[in-house]
Amino acid sequence: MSNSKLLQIKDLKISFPYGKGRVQVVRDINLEVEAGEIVGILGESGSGKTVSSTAVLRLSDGDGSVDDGEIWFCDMNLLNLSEHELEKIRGKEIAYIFQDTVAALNPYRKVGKQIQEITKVHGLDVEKEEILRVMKEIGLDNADLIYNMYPFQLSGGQCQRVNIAMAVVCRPKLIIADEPTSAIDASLRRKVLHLFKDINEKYGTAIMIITHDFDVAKFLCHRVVIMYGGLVMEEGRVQEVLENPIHPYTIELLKCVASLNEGEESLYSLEGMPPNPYQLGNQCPFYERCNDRIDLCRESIPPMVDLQGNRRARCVHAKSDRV
Ligand SMILES: Nc1ncnc2c1ncn2[C@@H]1O[C@H](COP(=O)(O)OP(=O)(O)OP(=O)(O)O)[C@@H](O)[C@H]1O
Repeated sequence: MSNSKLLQIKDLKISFPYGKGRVQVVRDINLEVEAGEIVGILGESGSGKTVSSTAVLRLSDGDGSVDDGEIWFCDMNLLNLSEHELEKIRGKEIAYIFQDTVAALNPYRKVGKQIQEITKVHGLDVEKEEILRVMKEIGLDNADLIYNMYPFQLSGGQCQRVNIAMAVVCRPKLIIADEPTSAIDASLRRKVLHLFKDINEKYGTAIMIITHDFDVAKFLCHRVVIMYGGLVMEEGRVQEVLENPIHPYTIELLKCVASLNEGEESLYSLEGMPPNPYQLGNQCPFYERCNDRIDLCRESIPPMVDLQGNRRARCVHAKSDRV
């Protein structure tokens, strides 16, 4: 693995129990995050964004299990680490910010103590003064007061910032954030996005952010990965994907965004529903909804095509001369 690749997920397959067997909901994920890079993972509900990203730190709930693949962080395959070895990585080298930031906090512990405990777990035992400095830095005004408060005494936005403080306090190399702006109002949303940008620029922290929102990706990310039906469908630098989408799924998603942003009276929407992960066949998962489908798309899952400019797309129409 090259040094610039901080995280490299290779051929990842994850399944859940279904009836008497198991069904693969993450079917072949390959993605990389370079040191200092911000990568956005986009796609409709159920495409496998959360299941793939929680697998990095083995945080998946339920009976999900990795069937195959590798998850490299620096020079370690995280899938080969024992639980004890992984504990040293969680929070210290890679921090995870959960979608439900209130539930992620211990309701019975003061928030300042919760931030401090993370540093203790990793043998850093940061002084209270430093915790207060981090809290102020990420925009928790009245940090002295908030330090001694319980989660239920805080607003959703404040809980969000406490989670971000917990994520940055050990200065991890990578933060994985699962829809960090979905539960907060629009005014706070912009502040939180600026915060991530500042953390990335100031400390060189790489960020993998899961989002449904192309505007978030446009503002924050260097690169985007578009997922559908447990597969990566398209990947590239954010500007290039937004300006010249290649996969019919990305093209349709961007039409929906444009229609919303331009305030059209009758909003453009993607016909049909995302595929049921329990009924995915051996064909392109986007086949039923695709305007460009041909018989070939039904014969097998299209392979990922490497395109010019470090772009990739999983479509039978994707040819390097289209870029
Ligand atoms: N605990 C579980 N038990 C069984 N199936 C699960 C479980 N968690 C996830 N799945 C299945 O895995 C698929 C992928 O889920 P995942 O949460 O990764 O999607 P997502 O792209 O993150 O969606 P969202 O944007 O709604 O969070 C889901 O469609 C679901 O069917």
